[in-house]
Formats: sequence, structure tokens, C-alpha cells
Amino acid sequence: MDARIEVPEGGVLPADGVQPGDGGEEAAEVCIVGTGFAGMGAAIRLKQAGIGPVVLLEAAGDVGGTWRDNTYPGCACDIPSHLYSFSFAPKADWTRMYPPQAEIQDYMRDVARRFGLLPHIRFHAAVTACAYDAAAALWRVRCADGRRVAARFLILGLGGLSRPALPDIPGRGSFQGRAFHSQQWDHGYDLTGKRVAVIGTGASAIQFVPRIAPQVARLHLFQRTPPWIMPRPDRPIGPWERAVYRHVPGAAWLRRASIYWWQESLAVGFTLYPGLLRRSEQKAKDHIAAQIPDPELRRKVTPDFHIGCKRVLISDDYYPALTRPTVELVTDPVREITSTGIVTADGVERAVDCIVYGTGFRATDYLAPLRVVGPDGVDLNERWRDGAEAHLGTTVAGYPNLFLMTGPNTGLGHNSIVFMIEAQLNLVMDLLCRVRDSGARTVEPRAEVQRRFNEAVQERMRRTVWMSGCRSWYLDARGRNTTLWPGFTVEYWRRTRRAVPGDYLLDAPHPVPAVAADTTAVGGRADDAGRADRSESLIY
Ligand SMILES: Cc1cc2nc3c(=O)[nH]c(=O)nc-3n(C[C@H](O)[C@H](O)[C@H](O)COP(=O)(O)OP(=O)(O)OC[C@H]3O[C@@H](n4cnc5c(N)ncnc54)[C@H](O)[C@@H]3O)c2cc1C
Repeated sequence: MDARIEVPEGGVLPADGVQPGDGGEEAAEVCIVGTGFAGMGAAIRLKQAGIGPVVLLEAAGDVGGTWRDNTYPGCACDIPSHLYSFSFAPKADWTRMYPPQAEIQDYMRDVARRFGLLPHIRFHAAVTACAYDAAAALWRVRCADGRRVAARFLILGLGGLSRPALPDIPGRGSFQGRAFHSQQWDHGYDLTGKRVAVIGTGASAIQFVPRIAPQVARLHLFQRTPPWIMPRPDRPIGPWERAVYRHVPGAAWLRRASIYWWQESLAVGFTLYPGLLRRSEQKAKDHIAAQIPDPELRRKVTPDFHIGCKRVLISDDYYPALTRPTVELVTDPVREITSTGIVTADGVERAVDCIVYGTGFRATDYLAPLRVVGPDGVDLNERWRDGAEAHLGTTVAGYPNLFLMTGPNTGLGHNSIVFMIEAQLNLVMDLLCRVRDSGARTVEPRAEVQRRFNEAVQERMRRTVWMSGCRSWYLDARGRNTTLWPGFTVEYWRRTRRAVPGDYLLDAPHPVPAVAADTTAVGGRADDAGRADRSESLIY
């Protein structure tokens, strides 16, 4: 049984005992980067399988990932609560139909404690580079403060939406007032009575705009593209209902299953039945009509692309917030930011005290700025310059013993990512156990299998609503959707339940790069040079 560290009430978890830059390299069987749902889920599954030692490296001072970082007013999950927890640690006592940020964060901390993860986590350990040392068959991982870990397997749970995106607007740095991104909400700055600009009308903005609108003196909301917004069937879950989910056998499970299939049917409907797409658009337009009396404002918030092409949002208080006399929806493009405000393309400057960037995340930069250098000395970021590709979004040819959580084409527009993470973990665990049981040292997918898989994904993607012409964060610089899974989540679950015979190589030969330590600054040790000559063999 692991020793457990108590989390202080509402505070940050205590720092671990490892000192920065003490010159040592911590050894582990598996190194996991990140302690959101992905990293924590991986660690729990490894502990349950008896695979270890496991070390988790986390840049921040607490677990939780997304739900630790996003504390903006109104932050909540858009997936019904009973679907947003691990299946092996279901939470039956959610207080609302859609879980608020703080409740999810409490759940994450509770899971970390209950499953004994805290002693394995190294907090304030921002990983800057990982390099595969082919001679030693180890991933060498380096943190910004000099801490190092050497591990046989590397699992990256960096999160698709953990790096904020700031817009490339001329003059952004010249603004003299207060400015912050929604993910780094400045709770010490009182917005009361201030003139505030909000740039962006995505998932975060539609949650915090209704909260801050009554508080500020003036709110200018700068919109590039309006999102489709459906009603949000949220309500509190009372003590009686909670008691039923907690105590009646199967009640929470039934609720979870019914929500899962409902969310899944939305994807089926949008993809297969154009009639449903039209009906949903009409429902969203009715939502606008019911909440916005002004025809001009209605026109401005009505999207000109198909519903589902970008993530469909849910809100009951966003449109009413826009009707407040102190709120202005600005649709003229932003031309520049000055020291005092924001200038639009028509030359009008709006003076503000504060700018809040609701501009989302760098979703298609899967790894950067983290460098992940394979045995041939090539950084995976460089290999992915023309688009990220992995096999089943999890393993990459040429990068042995590397597992990407929520990697390319594993994202969802309609269902809980926790389901996908758990499906991915089935594959990771299957591969790890097979390596262990076969006595091999490495595993990676066959390049040809990976290529065929990605061609098939992109082919299917062409027929989806996501490729129907809108501009969205789902698309990379080349306009390819390397973010979302193009089918039903149940299909992904089926395909990741077990590794397919012949798809993976055990002990693929890799050249030992002459200057491994130089290319990565992660260090290196050539204690088994003969290893590079081992010939490839199939996993089965
Ligand atoms: C505002 C918001 C709302 C969302 N709503 C939903 C929703 O309704 N439904 C849904 O399914 N999903 C939603 N998501 C997506 C959400 O990110 C996922 O559901 C889930 O939390 C992802 O978990 P993760 O572990 O993959 O990533 P994260 O939770 O992002 O965790 C990644 C962790 O890795 C750490 N990390 C990153 N880089 C490094 C590094 N170099 N070194 C060390 N540590 C590092 C980060 O600090 C972080 O703790 C939302 C996201 C946001 C931002």
C-alpha cells in the first residue's frame, strides 16, 4: 500500500522531495508526463497491472490538468457529469447535470489520493526534452530545472488543450492595461466597473461572458466567427437524486450508459443524416430567436456554416448577456491593439482597461515546445511538420516505447474524452504487457501500418461535417483534421481493446546516433551498443 499525502484544504499539493538539478537521474520503468485525466489514468492502470516503478512529471503544483488551470468564472464541462469520470472510479454524487470546474478538480485530487498516486508525482517538473537512447533502450527525460528521469517507457499525457493560444494581432504587447488569457484568469484583478474587451467567442468565452457582463461598466466582445449554440439542459442534482445514484445498485451506471449512447447518437445523426443536421440548425436558430429580440444582433450571432463543423456549444445565458445595454458585440475584424485599447478595421478605437483573451488553445501543436527525439536523432515535432500522424493516435513508427495520450485524431466533438483516454489505455497496457511477457525491450508500430491507418482516417474525414468548409481549431495549417476521431467512439474502443497481430514490431533495429547527447541535451549512456544490431521481429 502506498503512503498517501494529504492535500491541504483548497490548496496546492505539497512539493515532492526531489531537489531541482541535484545531478541525479531518477530511474523508472515508466515515465508519465502530465497529471490530467490521461496521465493519472495511465498511472492507475500501471499500478493495477503491477508495472513499475512509475514516475509522473507535472509542470504545475497540483494534479487536474485542464480543471486545475481553467478557473475562469463559469468554467464547467459541456459533457453531462455522470460521463465525466473514470469508469473505474465513478462519481455518483455530482451536484449538477453539467459539472462545474471546481467539482471536477476536487474529483481529480480525490482520485490521486485514493489510488496512491501522489508519492509518484514530481510537481513543478516541466519537461523540456525527451530523447531515446538506443544503446541503453531508455527514454532520457529532462526538466527545465535540470531534474532528469531515465525510463524504459514514456507516456505523454500533455493534454490537447493545455497550451493557450494568443492571437497574432499587431501591437498586442503595447497594451498598458491588464491583459490575460482565460486559462490564466487573474482573480486578483477586480473587473467591477472596468471597461473590458473580450477577444474570442469560443467555448470558454461563452461561459465567462455571462458571469462578468453584470459586473463590468462596459464589455466589448470581439467576434470573428459566431459559434452554433444549443440550449444547456443543466439543473442541480438534489440530495434525493444523488442518494439514488449513490445507493441504488446500477443507477449511476444506467445513467452513465444512457448519456453515453445519447451523446454517441448525436455523432451518428450529424454524420449520417443531413435531415437531422437541418433540424438541429433550426433548433439552434429558434434558441437565438427566443433569447435575442433584436434582429441585427440575431443576424450577427447566426453562423454561416453547417452546425457541427466547429464544436457545438451549449448555453442558456450567453445570448441574454449580449442583450445587456452595457455589452457590445463587435464583428468588425480587429486591426490592432494600442496602448489604450482595440482598433477595428473600420478605424474605430475602443478604449479599455482590460483585455481578456478567450482565444482557445494550440490544439494542433501536440508536443511543442517539448522536444521528443527518436533514436535517429529526429525531433517528432520536425517529423510532424506537415501534419501529426500516429497509429491509432497512440504509437509512432520510429519512436520505440513511446505512447501519446490523446494523440492525433483521438479528439472528440461530441462525447467525453475520458472514454477515449480509457480506450487508449487498453491499447497501451496490452502493448506493455506483451513486451514484458515476450522478453523484448521495445515496441513500435510498423510504418506501413501507420501510413495506411492515417490515409484511411483522412479519407473518412473528407465525408464528415467537420470538413464542410468552416475554419476551426480542429484543422492544422494544411487544412487537414488531425484532431478528431472520424468515427464512433465505440469503434475506437473496439480497435484499441487489443493490439492487432502484425501491426507492431518488437525490437526494431535502430541506429545509435553518434551525438545523441548533443542533439537533445538529455544526456546519454552507451552501455549496450550491440543492441542496435538486433533484427526486427513481429510482436506475434
Ligand atoms: C475550458 C475547457 C473545457 C473543456 N470541456 C470539455 C468537455 O466538456 N468535455 C470533454 O470531453 N473535454 C473537455 N475539455 C477537454 C479537456 O482538456 C479534456 O476533457 C481532459 O481534461 C484532458 O485531459 P488530459 O490529461 O489529456 O490533458 P490535461 O488535462 O490538459 O492535462 C495535461 C497535463 O500535462 C501537464 N503538462 C503539459 N506539458 C507538460 C510538460 N512539458 N511537462 C510537464 N507537464 C506538462 C499540464 O500541466 C497538465 O497538468 C475541455 C477543455 C478546456 C480547456
